[in-house]
Amino acid sequence: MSLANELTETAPAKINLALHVRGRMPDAYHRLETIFAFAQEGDRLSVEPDAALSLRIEGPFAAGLDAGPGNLVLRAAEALRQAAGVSAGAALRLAKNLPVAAGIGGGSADAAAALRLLARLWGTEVPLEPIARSLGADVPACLAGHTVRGEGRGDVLTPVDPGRLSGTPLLLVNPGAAMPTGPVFAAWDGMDRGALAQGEPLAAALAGRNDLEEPAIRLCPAIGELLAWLRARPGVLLARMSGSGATCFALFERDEDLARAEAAARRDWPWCLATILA
Ligand SMILES: C[C@@](CO)(OP(=O)(O)O)[C@H](O)COP(=O)(O)OP(=O)(O)OC[C@H]1O[C@@H](n2ccc(N)nc2=O)[C@H](O)[C@@H]1O
Ligand SMILES: Nc1ncnc2c1ncn2[C@@H]1O[C@H](COP(=O)(O)OP(=O)(O)O)[C@@H](O)[C@H]1O
Repeated sequence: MSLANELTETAPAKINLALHVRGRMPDAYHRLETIFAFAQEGDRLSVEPDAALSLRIEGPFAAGLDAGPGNLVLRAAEALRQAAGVSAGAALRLAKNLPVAAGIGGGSADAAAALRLLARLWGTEVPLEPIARSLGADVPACLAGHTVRGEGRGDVLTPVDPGRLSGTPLLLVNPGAAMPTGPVFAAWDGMDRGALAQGEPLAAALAGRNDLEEPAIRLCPAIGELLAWLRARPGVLLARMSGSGATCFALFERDEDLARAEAAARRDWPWCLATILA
């Protein structure tokens, strides 16, 4: 139910159409070349004015996700409050529809949605991008929210024209394993397999790869089985792991192909979402 004073935003699932790991940084991070794209659906974040800052989490993946100060929604809220010198609070409500630690940026998308929503609620025009950067490598891309190329830690962004990608039927499937990002990067073999092509994003993605697939499959063999399953679906244009996994995505030529793959995924895998690319 939507309340009179409530503001709401979707925190769309992020996918990495391709993810090239080019090397290690001097710190704990890796140098990336990636194309971020966004689904039309994701988590939903709502906010109402309140004196105190609070977060309530509901929805299919609420269980096990801490609503305390470590939650990215509250970290984003605190960071914005400090940057903007705001003393007001906010009552935040998160519908957690996306699996957690899944490579589809749920936490990053939630943080970006919190920044956008609270900037509206508190009427501040403080720049959000530096705050996003301080919250995680993926948060600036989620704040942009449209197809964008990422370099550096994934936070040096260049907008790209989505071209024929917008509206493409998209299936997300998770094999039921949580994959923390750090250990997957740590399992990367250190081999630079070359640059991600420039230009039209679907063509660049098709010619590219996800360099984290191999280490993620070593840590979680079910991802390899899921990729083989997705690649065998009729009408599939591209099937790949997103981010550090374990969620994999498939792009389809036609709505009918997506509908058939979704029906099969509901039978064979713990979680899936059929949607389109934004
Ligand atoms: C792999 C990607 C691809 O989009 O997505 P996810 O799988 O997390 O969705 C991202 O690079 C994740 O971004 P994000 O999840 O925001 O990462 P952070 O919280 O900043 O970092 C978590 C950990 O991931 C590793 N990390 C992250 C980014 C990067 N360029 N190099 C890294 O090595 C580091 O070990 C870091 O401590
Ligand atoms: N609102 C949130 N939603 C999801 N995860 C969150 C949130 N706040 C903090 N986290 C933590 O962030 C980590 C990364 O989660 P998430 O963004 O879902 O995955 P990924 O980085 O693989 O895309 C998880 O380990 C989780 O505990």
